[in-house]
Amino acid sequence: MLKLDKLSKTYATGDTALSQVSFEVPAGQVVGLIGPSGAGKSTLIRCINRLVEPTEGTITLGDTDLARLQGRALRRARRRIGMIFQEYALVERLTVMENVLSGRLGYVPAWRSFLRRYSPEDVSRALALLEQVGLSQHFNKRADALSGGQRQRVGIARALEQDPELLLVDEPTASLDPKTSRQIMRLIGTACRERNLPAIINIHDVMLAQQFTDRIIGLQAGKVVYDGPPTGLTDAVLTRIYGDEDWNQMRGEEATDEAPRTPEVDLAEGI
Ligand SMILES: Nc1ncnc2c1ncn2[C@@H]1O[C@H](COP(=O)(O)OP(=O)(O)OP(=O)(O)O)[C@@H](O)[C@H]1O
Repeated sequence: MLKLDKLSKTYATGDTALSQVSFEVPAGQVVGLIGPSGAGKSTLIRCINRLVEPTEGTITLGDTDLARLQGRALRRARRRIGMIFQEYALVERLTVMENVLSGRLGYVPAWRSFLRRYSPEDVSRALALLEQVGLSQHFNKRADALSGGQRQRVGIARALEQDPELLLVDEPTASLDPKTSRQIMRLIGTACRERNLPAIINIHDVMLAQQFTDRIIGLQAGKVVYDGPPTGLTDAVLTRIYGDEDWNQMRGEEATDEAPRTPEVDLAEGI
């Protein structure tokens, strides 16, 4: 279980990105984190994996307060957190299998990781994960030969290879077309439920969040303004999260946008 208690972050610039955020994510629950640009979603994810230093509050994973850890203890705690990224963060010139196995790097001694030697257990776990994400026959392909959806499947397998206690997922579908996005969200949800793994997914697509998560947390200007079931996202709640103008604009786009989204389109739309 993950528990945030009064988590706050004010950057050196004086921007308060998170203000007294508290919630718990029980084992196996998949949470969709939504909110407008600048609401603090990335800051929240980055505080949990400590890429950003929280200003105040606690972040408890199991019995450990992640917010207080330094040095080796922090590195050890990070092994317990699987990350899935929008741009996949694969090593392009390595094979699918090697990318998945790199999820074990935090566990193997330095000399073995340098030689990229993994135990037979690590290898059989990786093979099973590749089977689960539907990439067994591509295990020996280089990452740069894969499609976006296949890359994200490798990203998922790599995070699971770590055998994490928590999954943090940052915009997993932002570079994918709608059909692949649904497949990826379904895969993440199934993997979490099977392993009783809690997950937080930072996702800008409200419809996908509604369809594939167990619970929605809505952030607005660094504060939790909605925490409840996906079915509770009424127009009034969405207006509270996004503001009137943005929500109506987003709804219009959802109704008409049949074309696959590309990063360029997202960029142009400022999403
Ligand atoms: N490194 C930083 N230094 C100063 N301010 C920052 C930094 N990173 C984020 N902020 C500010 O913190 C607030 C929250 O930003 P954050 O990136 O967490 O929002 P977000 O909800 O993830 O937005 P988006 O959906 O656009 O990625 C914003 O006001 C932003 O300008």
